[in-house]
Amino acid sequence: MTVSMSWRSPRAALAADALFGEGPAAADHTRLSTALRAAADNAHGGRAFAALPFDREQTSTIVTPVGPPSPRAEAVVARLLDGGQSSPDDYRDGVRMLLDAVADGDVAKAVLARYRDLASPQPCDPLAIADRLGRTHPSAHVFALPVAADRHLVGASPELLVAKSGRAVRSHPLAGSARRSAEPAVDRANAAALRESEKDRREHAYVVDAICDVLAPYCVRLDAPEPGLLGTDSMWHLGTEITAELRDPDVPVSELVAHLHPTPAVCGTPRLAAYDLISEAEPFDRGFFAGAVGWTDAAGDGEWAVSIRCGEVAPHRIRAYAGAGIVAGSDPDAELAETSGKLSTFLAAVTA
Ligand SMILES: C=C(O[C@H]1C=CC=C(C(=O)O)[C@@H]1O)C(=O)O
Repeated sequence: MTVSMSWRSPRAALAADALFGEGPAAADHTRLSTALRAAADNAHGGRAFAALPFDREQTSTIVTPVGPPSPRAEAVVARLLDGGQSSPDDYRDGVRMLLDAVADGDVAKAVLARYRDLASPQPCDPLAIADRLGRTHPSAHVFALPVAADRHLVGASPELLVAKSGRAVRSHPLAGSARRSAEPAVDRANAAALRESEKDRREHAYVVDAICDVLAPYCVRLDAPEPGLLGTDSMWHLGTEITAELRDPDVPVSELVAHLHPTPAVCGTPRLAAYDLISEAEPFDRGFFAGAVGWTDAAGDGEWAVSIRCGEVAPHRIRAYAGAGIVAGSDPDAELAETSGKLSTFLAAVTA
């Protein structure tokens, strides 16, 4: 069955008709890399795309472009469903539960997510939603990838999980957030406060440390400078531009992805304890949200983003997701407000 897909990022842009199918899970990185390389060999444009779910043990979706895109309909304006969201009270309770786990020493950080549902009377076109996201987020990784026969994962992720070209590797983890403001002085003050926030720097450092721990054994050089700021339409984030040089240029990018995912930007520290707590605290399955999306070519090079600022789009239903990192010092109301700011990136593109 052929479906449509699109990808637009700093290194690649493609809209295409594609074949898609189930692929190996991230936990099975050797089979995942083999499957992606085989798909890239046959792909129109030489790149195979994939979406990995949040759960490392769940199967991935491999998307193989086969030709130029078929003509498409326009996106329609969707509307929020009343009550179609994980409840804000449950979210605050979940934050309190995770704060107890932090206080007990079970985890240092865990990321709690929630969702909002939308309905559309007309069938939604995932690629048109991605086009809209691309217009307002020129430097994001903008994707519309099929994850089931009638469902696409669509989003504009600001977070580079890992990119590889020959020996050169880059990662740009984000964690630690503040809301943007339309008032320039307030916007600048929010950014400055974020840069100085001990709690946010700590929340950020868990992600950088986890990424460096995974990459270090592969590398002859690894640089992680002080965090800077990255601004999206609605949020400021702390971000670290990690660069590294591989010992062996033949290590496929998918192997790095498979070991990095899920980072503490979407899961927590330590990973397994955080994963178990998230399963208890979140009353829904994340599916492909907080997973990884990206592409690989036949040489094993590629570019992968963390699947955030996104939603799953079915013809008449959309579910948008967002999460926030919980560490000692997190406040339930502030974390809930942060997820609203993050949700607005995707919601603006489907409701405007
Ligand atoms: C989990 C999300 O964001 C991550 C990326 C940037 C900042 C984050 C934070 O400050 O909590 C999250 O770790 C999301 O957007 O759903």
